[in-house]
Amino acid sequence: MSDSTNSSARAAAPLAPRVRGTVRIVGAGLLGSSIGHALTARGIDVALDDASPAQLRLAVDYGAGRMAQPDDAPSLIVVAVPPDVTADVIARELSAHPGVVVTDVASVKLQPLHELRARGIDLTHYIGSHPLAGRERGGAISARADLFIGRPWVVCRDGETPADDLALVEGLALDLGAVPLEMSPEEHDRSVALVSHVPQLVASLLAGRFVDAPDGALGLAGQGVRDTTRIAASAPELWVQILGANAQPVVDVLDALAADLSAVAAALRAPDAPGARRAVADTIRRGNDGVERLPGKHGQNRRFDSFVVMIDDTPGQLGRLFGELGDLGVNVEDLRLEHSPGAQFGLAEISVVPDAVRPATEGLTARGWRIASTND
Ligand SMILES: NC(=O)c1ccc[n+]([C@@H]2O[C@H](COP(=O)([O-])OP(=O)(O)OC[C@H]3O[C@@H](n4cnc5c(N)ncnc54)[C@H](O)[C@@H]3O)[C@@H](O)[C@H]2O)c1
Ligand SMILES: O=C(O)C(=O)C[C@]1(C(=O)O)C=C[C@@H](O)C=C1
Repeated sequence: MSDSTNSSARAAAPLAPRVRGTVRIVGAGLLGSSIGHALTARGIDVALDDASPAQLRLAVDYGAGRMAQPDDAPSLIVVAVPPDVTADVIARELSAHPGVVVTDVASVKLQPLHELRARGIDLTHYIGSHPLAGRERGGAISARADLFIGRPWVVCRDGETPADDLALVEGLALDLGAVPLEMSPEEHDRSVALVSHVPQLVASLLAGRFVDAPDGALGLAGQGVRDTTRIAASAPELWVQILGANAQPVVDVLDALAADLSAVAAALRAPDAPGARRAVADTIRRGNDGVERLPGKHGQNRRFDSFVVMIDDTPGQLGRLFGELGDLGVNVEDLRLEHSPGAQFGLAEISVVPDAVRPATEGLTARGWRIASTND
C-alpha cells in the first residue's frame, strides 16, 4: 500500500535493522509476541520468556521467536508483562544481566519507576517506553508483526540515560516501524489519561448501556456506535491495573468530562429554553474542532476521503475489489468492514487520498461495483 514507485522501491529494500544480536523478550503475550514477530521477520534472534509455559510455547509455535536459554547473552531486554509485575521483572532482569539495556512497554510509566526507585535499584540501563499500539485482545494468539507501523512509541529517558542506550531503544521502535518520541514519565501519564485511558472508560461505560437494551434497538447499530465502542471489548484484568496505576490523571479528565456531560444534559432537559440549542451546537462544534486535531494516519495531519462499496456476501469479493483498485492505480490507505445482521451484503469503507476518490468510484462503477456513498 504505497503511494509512489519511489516508496515501493524503499519498501522493497528496507534499511538494515538497528538492533543487533539477541533481543530477550520477557512476557510473550500480545505486545511481547508482536515485537517478537516483527524482529524475527527482520532477521533478529528473539529469545522469549514467560511465566506461563503454555503462553511461551504458543508464542514459539506461532513464530514469535525461540525459547530463551540460560546462556543467552542479549543485547537488549524488553519487558512486556502486566503493569503490576513490570517493576519486579525489570528489577530481576537488570540484576540477571548487568550492563544490558532493559526497556518495558507498560501503559503507565510513573508507577513502575517509583517502585524501582523506592527499592534503590541502579536504573542507569533502564529506559521506560510505551508503544501507543495495541488490540482489544491480549495473548500470543492475537499478536501481529505490523502492530507498531506508523504508531508513536514514547521513550522516557532521564538525565543519566547513556546516549547509546537511548539509541538502542529508539532503534528498536524504528525497526518495528514505529515513531519514537521522547517524553517525561509525568507528561506521558497525563497524555495517555486523555487519549487512551479515559477513552477506554467512555467506550466501556457506553457499551455497558447495551447490556439490558432490547435486541430491537441493538439491531439498528451502525458504524457510529461501532467506532465509539470497539475498545469496550478490552480485557478487564489489564485495564484495572492501568487505570489504578494512573488514577489521578484519569480522575482529572473524568471530572472535566462529567461537567461537560452535566452541561449538555441540562441544556437538553429544556431544549427550547434560550441558549439551549446553542449549548448543544457548541458541544458538537467543539467535538469537530477536537477531532480535527487528532493526527491522521502515520501521525501526520494528513486526511483521507472515503467511499463505501457494497459487497456481495460471497467468497473472494474483497480480494477482487482490492485487485481492481490496484488495476485502477488506487492506493488503499485504510479499510473498514461492516456486516448488517441478516443482510446478504457487506459494506467496505475504503479510505484513499482525496484525488483518488473520483477515479476509484468511477472505475469501480464501470466494472459493475455498487458505490453506497462517498464523503469526499
Ligand atoms: N494490550 C495492549 O493494547 C497494550 C498496548 C501497549 C502496551 N501494553 C502494555 O504491554 C504489557 C503487556 O500487555 P499485553 O497486552 O501484551 O498482555 P498479555 O496478557 O497479552 O501478555 C502478558 C504476558 O506476560 C506474562 N507474564 C505475567 N507475569 C509475568 C512474569 N512475572 N514474568 C514473566 N511473564 C509474565 C503472561 O503470562 C502473558 O503471557 C502491559 O504492561 C500493557 O500495559 C499493552
Ligand atoms: O487500539 C487499541 O485497541 C488500543 O487499545 C490501543 C491502546 C490505545 O489506547 O491507543 C491501548 C492501550 C495501550 O497502552 C496502548 C494502546
